[in-house]
Amino acid sequence: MAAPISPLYEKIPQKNTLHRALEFTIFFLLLSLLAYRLLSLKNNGFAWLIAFLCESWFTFLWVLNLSSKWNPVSYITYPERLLQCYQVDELPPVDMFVTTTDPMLEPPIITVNTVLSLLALDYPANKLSCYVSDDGASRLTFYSLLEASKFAKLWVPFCKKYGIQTRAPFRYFSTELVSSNDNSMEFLQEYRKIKERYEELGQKIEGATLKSMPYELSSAEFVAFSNVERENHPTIIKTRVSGVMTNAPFMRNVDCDMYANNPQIFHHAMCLLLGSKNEQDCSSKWNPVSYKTYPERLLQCYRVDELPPVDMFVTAADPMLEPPIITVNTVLSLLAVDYPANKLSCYVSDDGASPLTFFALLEASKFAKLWVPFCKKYCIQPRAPFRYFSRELLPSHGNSMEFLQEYRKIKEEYEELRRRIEDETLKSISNELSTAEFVAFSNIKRGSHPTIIKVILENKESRSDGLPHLVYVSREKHPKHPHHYKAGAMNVLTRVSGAMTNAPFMLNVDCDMYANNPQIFHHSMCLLLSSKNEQDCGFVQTPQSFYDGLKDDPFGNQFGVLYKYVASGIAGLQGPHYSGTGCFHRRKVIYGLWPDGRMEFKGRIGKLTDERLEKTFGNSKEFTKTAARILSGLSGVSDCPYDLSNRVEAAHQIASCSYEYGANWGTKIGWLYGTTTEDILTGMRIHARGWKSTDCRPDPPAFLGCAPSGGPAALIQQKRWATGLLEVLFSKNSPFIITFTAKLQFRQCLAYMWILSWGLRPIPELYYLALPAYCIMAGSHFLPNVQDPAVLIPISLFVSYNFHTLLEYWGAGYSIRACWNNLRMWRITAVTAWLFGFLSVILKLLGLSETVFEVTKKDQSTTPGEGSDKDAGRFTFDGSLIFVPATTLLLVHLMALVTALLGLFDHVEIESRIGEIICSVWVVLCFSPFLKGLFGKGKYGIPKSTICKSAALAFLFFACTITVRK
Ligand SMILES: O=c1ccn([C@@H]2O[C@H](COP(=O)(O)OP(=O)(O)O[C@H]3O[C@H](CO)[C@@H](O)[C@H](O)[C@H]3O)[C@@H](O)[C@H]2O)c(=O)[nH]1
Ligand SMILES: [Mn+2]
Repeated sequence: MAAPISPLYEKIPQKNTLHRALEFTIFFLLLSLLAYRLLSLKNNGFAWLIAFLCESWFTFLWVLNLSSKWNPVSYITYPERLLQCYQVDELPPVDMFVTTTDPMLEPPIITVNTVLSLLALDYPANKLSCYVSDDGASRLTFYSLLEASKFAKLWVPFCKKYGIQTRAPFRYFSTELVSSNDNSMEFLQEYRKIKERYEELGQKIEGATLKSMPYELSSAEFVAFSNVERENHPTIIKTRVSGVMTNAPFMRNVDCDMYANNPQIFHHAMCLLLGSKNEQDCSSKWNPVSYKTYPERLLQCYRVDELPPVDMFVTAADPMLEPPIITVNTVLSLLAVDYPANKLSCYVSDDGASPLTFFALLEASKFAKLWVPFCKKYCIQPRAPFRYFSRELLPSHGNSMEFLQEYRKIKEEYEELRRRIEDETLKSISNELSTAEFVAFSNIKRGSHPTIIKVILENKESRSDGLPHLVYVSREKHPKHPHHYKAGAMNVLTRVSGAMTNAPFMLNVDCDMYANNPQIFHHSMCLLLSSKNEQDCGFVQTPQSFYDGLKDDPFGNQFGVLYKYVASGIAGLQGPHYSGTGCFHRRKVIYGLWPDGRMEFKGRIGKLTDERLEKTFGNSKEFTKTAARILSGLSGVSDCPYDLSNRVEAAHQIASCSYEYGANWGTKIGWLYGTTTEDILTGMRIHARGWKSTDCRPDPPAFLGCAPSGGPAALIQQKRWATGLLEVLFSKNSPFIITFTAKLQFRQCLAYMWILSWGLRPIPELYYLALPAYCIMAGSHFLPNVQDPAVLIPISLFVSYNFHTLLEYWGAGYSIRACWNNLRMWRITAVTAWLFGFLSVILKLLGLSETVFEVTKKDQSTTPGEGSDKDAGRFTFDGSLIFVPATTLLLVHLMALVTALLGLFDHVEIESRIGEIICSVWVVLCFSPFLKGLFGKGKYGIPKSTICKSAALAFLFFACTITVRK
């Protein structure tokens, strides 16, 4: 058998026929709606035009979205190559099934032709068996087959000898014989003879059909058929030709009227069945795919000491929004993964320069000495202590006395660690600050301080069962120098780790994303090491999943459906987007290398010289030396063992805030600047260099993070995303420009467009959501009248769209309720967070303000079910302006509904705007969290000031529409 592409993973295409059909339907409905609107634009008002514009935009988005999900496969088969791989007698046997029922409706001559075409196929005859099932139990059919089998003895050799194309005789003889030089005398003679015999066969069968009782019935062959009724008779099995029953591994079934038209069809089919691994490779780019990795095989291919080193990066920014205990848990889970400890180094970047974070890490490193051996000894899962200890200990036979003792001791130690960190958080100035370790932190300000680098753990003897290196890095900050938020932190980590350990692979996670699957390094190495071509795997991205997801996803923050459909669709194109966390990078890719081994300078690509090295990577000799090693395929800082602490000094220099001036950091290499979603931009530039990426979804999930719950935190996060995405869209790195100038594939470009356009969505969404209320109050309309048959278009669109969405959620294992919650949250997010994101980009483009990376607050709920469960899914509010547009929208709709119900200044009968009223009710339902918020108390209520502002805006809107009305 053909060898698989790679023994370590498989790429599995997926198929969703129903989804595709629905998506197509929705697309056509959208088009017809647009066409209808366009044709009747003249007779309708302003609202009609707005609706048309919004719907055009939605249609555009739909196409973008489809293009990433919809990946039809086309297979190319090479039958001629089949026989290069297999000898004729190695080809597998095939059983062919023909079904027929009623000799009156399905004349036997048709069945006979189908059977003859199958018998005559270009495939070794000893590998084929043809079974005809006759549900009519008709002697006529049997008689015809009997006669056909005699004819077949002439027909089959004739077909094979002359390479006849159409092997169903009735088709072959119905076309004129084209004169060609192959038509030798011999051929013509045979042709005429066989044509005659075929006509004879036809006459015989016809004769038998006309006679009600064929004379043969008396002969021995037909005894079984005497006195049978169609619906009541014993089994009849008659074997012709070979006389053995077969049990072939492949089966082919055809209806009695489907003759085999392509005699090579079996070879084509075998190409797919037998050779799928090698031949489909090129076309499977067009599939939505998932990767299956086999970590257990990794160690069959590599010795443990051959596994490549990995540098792990954790970024933390603010000890108030990101409680240090969360960072500590992430770090502990990384230190404890199943991977040789001497191959791992963990670098924590602290943008808060907080002694508290450092203190927490210091304490954690002591605890790690107990925790890591414990995890490895008992195969603990998950390896973030706060998650592990928050669950009940399940009784199992692994729970020996020894284990239970250790468990209790370690649980106590963890509690102690947590208490110490908490105490320290409460105290404003810690006693420890005076000790030598903390001198660096005394008298520093967050935004202005020198570099602090501390080696917390060092695996000096390089023991694979020890602990990985752990290094604390707080880069230099100065108000005069922009620090570029997370992207800046990542670049400093890249350089510091380059100077200290220089592993060829790097993992980056946010401070709240702990490693949930201890085998994740093995999984990702399966992909990184074994792809035939490095270019196919520039980075490995794991989905961003979250712990403690609430039932039915009330805040729509789990993104499960997005990952299941869109992300695996994109995985079948050029590969998943880089999503900022849970990603394994190749260091050389981050260093700006192209797949062909060259680098980019001033828009040109070429080889790297020493002088170029400095211009690209900055003027630290120590660092450029290590960078050169990476680019030439080596890793490590030198060939001989080294002392980590010795390299701290070099690291200090390259973590300074002026280091990047005059080098290419953030523009061509490393994490790119200029956007608050550095992840999308960085990943896109990697794809634009022609690298592909792969998607890795082991079970259990690789990393789990903390999703902000509904309310201010989630909206700030979404606002930042919308801002960042628009910044990319409007920059010189816009995917449209990149597709033309670089190697970004066209459909990958569409996939990027889809996500980048999130930030543009608030505008059409806001208009469309306001439209029903406007129509009701202004006495206008945006939907066809109920009597107009055209109303069916929007109705079927609504039904099919919602059904499609439901189907997707159902397919991803979510409930109907979760589906509704998500639909609702997308509406809410669009007119709150994304709207503000949009505005902040407008302000930036006008030069009025800069965009900032606002860190998301991480909830510290360590025990699920904390607080009353009733409130767990409730939306929370604060005094921020971000809530004003949604509240206004809600108030406007409430006003509209009241005017409609009271029939205030209304002379139109209600039927003519029933559509608008239904839409308005739908909008109110979507904004029900805000409706509850109007009456809620404390953080669950919308503040009075916000309500007042919104009410003022709503009245303004009302007044405007009334003017239009007059
Ligand atoms: O100046 C900064 C700001 C943030 N961070 C870190 O960046 C990470 C992500 O920040 P968070 O507030 O958690 O943002 P999220 O919205 O959860 O992050 C998502 O979106 C970001 C882009 O907007 C990506 O960078 C993240 O990887 C991705 O998880 C955290 O570890 C922060 O500590 C810094 O190191 N320095
Ligand atoms: Mn986060």
